[in-house]
Amino acid sequence: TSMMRIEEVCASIVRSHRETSQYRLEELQALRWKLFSREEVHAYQSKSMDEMWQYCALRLTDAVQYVVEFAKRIPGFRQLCQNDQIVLLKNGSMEVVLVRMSRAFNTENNTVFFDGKFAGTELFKSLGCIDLITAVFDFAHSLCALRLTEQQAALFSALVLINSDRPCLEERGRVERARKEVELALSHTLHRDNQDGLIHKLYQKVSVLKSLCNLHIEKLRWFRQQNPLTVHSLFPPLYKELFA
Ligand SMILES: CCS(=O)(=O)c1ccc(CC(=O)Nc2nc(-c3ccccc3)c(C(=O)c3ccccc3CC(C)C)s2)cc1
Repeated sequence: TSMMRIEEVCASIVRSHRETSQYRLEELQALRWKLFSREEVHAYQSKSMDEMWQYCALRLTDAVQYVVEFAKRIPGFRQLCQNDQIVLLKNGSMEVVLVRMSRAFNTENNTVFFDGKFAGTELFKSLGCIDLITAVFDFAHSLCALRLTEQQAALFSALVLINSDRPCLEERGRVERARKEVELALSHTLHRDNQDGLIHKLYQKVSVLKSLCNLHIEKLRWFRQQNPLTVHSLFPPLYKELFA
C-alpha cells in the first residue's frame, strides 16, 4: 500500500465521518452545560419501563442510521459484497455508535447528550438496567480520557466496523485487506500526531466494546421477555433486525 493510497483512505474515512456525524463536535460542546431540570429528570423517571425503552430504541436507531450512512461512504466497505456489508453492520454498528457517542459525554458532570439536553445516569432509571447504563458511561469516560481528535475517532470507528473476525463473512480475505488499509491509515495518523502509544490503548477498547454490546443484547432479551408486544409492534424495524 503506497503512502498515496494511505492518505486517500484517511481522507475518505474522515470525510465520511464528518458528513454523517449526526451532531458536530462543536454543537455538542455548545450544549454541554444545558442540563435537564429536576422536574424534567423526574418526568423521565416516571415513564414506564416500556415507554422509556421505546424512546431509547428510537434514539439509538437514529444514531445507527447515521453509522450505516458512514459505512456506505467508506470505499473499502462499499466494495464488499452485500452479505458482508450486512454482517459487518449487524455486528459493528452498535460499537461504532458507542465510539461516536463518547463525544456526547460531559465527563466533568458525568452527563450524556439525550433528547436535546445533557442527562446523568439517574435519568435512565426506569429502563431497569442500571448496570448497562453505568457500563456505557464508564466506557465513554475511558474513551474520552484518550482525547481522540475527530480524525482519530473517524479512523477508529472504521477499524471497529471493518472487522474480518465477524462470523459468517463470505469474502473474509477482502475484509482483511480493507481492514489492513484502515489499520495503516490509523497508525499513520497517530504517528503523524506523535501519539503512537494510542494504538494499543485503542485495541484494548475493542474488547470492552464487544462486552458492552453483548450486555446491551442481554438486556434487550430481558426486556423483551417482559414486554414482547412492545418490542414486536413498537420498536423500530432496524433496531429489531440488528439487535433482536
Ligand atoms: C452518536 C452520534 S452523536 O452525534 O454523538 C449523538 C447524537 C444524538 C444523541 C442523542 C441520543 O440519542 N442519546 C442517547 N443516549 C443514550 C444513552 C442511554 C443510556 C446511557 C448512555 C447513553 C441512548 C440509548 O438509547 C443507549 C445508548 C447506548 C447504550 C444503551 C442505550 C439505551 C438502551 C436501552 C437502548 S440514545 C447523542 C449523541
